[in-house]
Amino acid sequence: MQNDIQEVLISEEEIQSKVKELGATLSAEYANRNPLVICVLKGAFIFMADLVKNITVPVEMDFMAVSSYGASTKSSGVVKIIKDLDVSVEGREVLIVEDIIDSGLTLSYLIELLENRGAESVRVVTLFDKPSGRKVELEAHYTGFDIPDAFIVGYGLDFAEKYRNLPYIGILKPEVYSS
Ligand SMILES: O=P(O)(O)OC[C@H]1O[C@H](OP(=O)(O)OP(=O)(O)O)[C@H](O)[C@@H]1O
Ligand code: HPA
Ligand SMILES: [Mg+2]
Repeated sequence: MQNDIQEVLISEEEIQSKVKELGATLSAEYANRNPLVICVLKGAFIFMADLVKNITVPVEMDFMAVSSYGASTKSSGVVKIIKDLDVSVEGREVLIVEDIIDSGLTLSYLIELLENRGAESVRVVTLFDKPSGRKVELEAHYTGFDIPDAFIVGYGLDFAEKYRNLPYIGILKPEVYSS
């Protein structure tokens, strides 16, 4: 375990088994629908890669980068688009792949944006959900794990760009982000 990690909250094995389960569910839901699967960078990059390997029906993929946390554990409230999609979502069945829903601000912004651009349907799969953090009402269609009110890192999730490469989900020692 890395020195800055206080506790492993969700193990690599638990994550991998949940991702397989979500892949099976989505393969059944999206059979014959040719969805556009959108990865919300950076946080969702590892989940996206593992998830699509477990989706057995044809899908198209695109990537969008948005950011609102920076080097803080609290959302700035401003969702900034760093990289937009390459393809049009008009008339498409869109599946957004997120690592975590916390305040809900990122996703509520993205869902409205994609609906305004003419997507036929917009659904969300998130690996982690922190309901205690919500500032806007929002629920994913498919969720991996509910997590407690703590800032988590690993499996794509960062604090100040660090820890994304941990294969498990950990809780940081408070002194790491309060110093
Ligand atoms: O529900 P919210 O409070 O909006 O939080 C969730 C979002 O915050 C994180 O992204 P971040 O802005 O840290 O960018 P990153 O993915 O590049 O780390 C995370 O990856 C989600 O996209
Ligand atoms: O708990 C979190 N960890 C990392 N990034 C985040 N973005 C929103 N919530 C979190
Ligand atoms: Mg982040």
